[in-house]
Amino acid sequence: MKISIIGATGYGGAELIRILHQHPEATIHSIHSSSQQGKPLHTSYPHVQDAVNLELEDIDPVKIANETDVVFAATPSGVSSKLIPQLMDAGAKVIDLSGDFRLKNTETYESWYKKPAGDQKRVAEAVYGLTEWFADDVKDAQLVANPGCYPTATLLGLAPLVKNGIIDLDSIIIDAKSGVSGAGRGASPIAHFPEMNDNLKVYKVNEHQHIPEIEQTLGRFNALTGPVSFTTHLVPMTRGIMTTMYAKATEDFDIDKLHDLYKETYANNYFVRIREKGLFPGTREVCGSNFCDIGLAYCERTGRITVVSVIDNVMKGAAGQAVQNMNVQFGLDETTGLDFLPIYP
Ligand SMILES: NC(=O)C1=CN([C@@H]2O[C@H](COP(=O)(O)OP(=O)(O)OC[C@H]3O[C@@H](n4cnc5c(N)ncnc54)[C@H](OP(=O)(O)O)[C@@H]3O)[C@@H](O)[C@H]2O)C=CC1
Ligand SMILES: CC(=O)N[C@@H](CCC(=O)OP(=O)(O)O)C(=O)O
Repeated sequence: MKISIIGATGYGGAELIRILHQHPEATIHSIHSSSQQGKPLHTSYPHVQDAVNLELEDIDPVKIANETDVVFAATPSGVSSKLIPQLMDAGAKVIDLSGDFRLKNTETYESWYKKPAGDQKRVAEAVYGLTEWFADDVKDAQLVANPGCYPTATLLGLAPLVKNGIIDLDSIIIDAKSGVSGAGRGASPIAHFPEMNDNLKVYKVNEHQHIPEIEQTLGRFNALTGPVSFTTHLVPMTRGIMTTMYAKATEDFDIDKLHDLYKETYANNYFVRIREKGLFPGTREVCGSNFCDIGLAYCERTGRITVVSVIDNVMKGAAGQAVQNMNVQFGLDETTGLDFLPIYP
């Protein structure tokens, strides 16, 4: 497959290049930039040097669509919404890493993203690419809306509980922590080293754009799901997301039953790994990989279930899941070119 990457100078774009450079069925045909066009990639990312001997090109949607099999839009929200309809009108298959085509209700999008929504027709036809749950939709999609990093970890962690209705669907609390690469390569006050080093910050309290995405998708698993409490924190580390979810169990539960449920649910999903009883994953244990590792607990005293879910925000939270979706779209095993063991230590 011939691939184009738009937004190649960002963290998502760089990670797509790292994956696709070694993907056995993919060739990176072109990489595109709105500010570095005409320059070799290594001027933006010296770590590639001539291993990826490509020049950053301008963004010409028709040319891109005519020359490649699939386009990855690793561009900010508000940019993808304008770019992608042009690519699709020219016949391109697109996987969008931004949030522009995830929310089906355009008014909800505009309220949470504070930006004009994308073309309603394209929003309606976009397929939400949480691969483990929606691969059947992804395989026939022209546009895949790749999930956000926090929703990926959260939804994989919560889905078995919500789908089986074994928790109070109005009691869901999600406590989320992210490394700073989640904010992207562009400098921002929140990501500035003196502000972030030796610091732990809460941000977008009750205002995060992932709240409607999480609620929309949980509603697909169980229409009775109520609003969730979702709080995000910035942690002084580069990669990694940990979401810790709490919910009241609706029936007497025991931890063995909970483990059996998760192991059965994800038995055929290579990238979702369930920790043994009493063990909980850390973000380093998935760093640089496409894995989502999950730990479980049940407290008889409070009647609450706790789920801990970790991913690498740039991998399973973005580029890795995007390539996983590409594999599905093109009839490949979803693990093709993605079976990276985590980088440890
Ligand atoms: N970082 C993460 O962990 C995750 C990110 N995402 C989403 O993935 C997308 C990419 O994120 P990330 O790589 O971190 O972001 P970055 O800010 O690191 O990179 C975004 C890239 O988009 C390009 N860009 C910016 N403005 C424009 C424009 N007006 N027209 C065309 N291209 C533009 C820039 O490249 P250039 O200047 O070369 O054009 C930039 O390098 C975003 O939508 C983000 O929300 C989703 C999940 C996780
Ligand atoms: C640490 C940090 O800033 N993270 C970003 C998440 C980036 C992301 O996933 O963005 P979209 O899903 O909107 O594409 C945030 O909280 O907005």
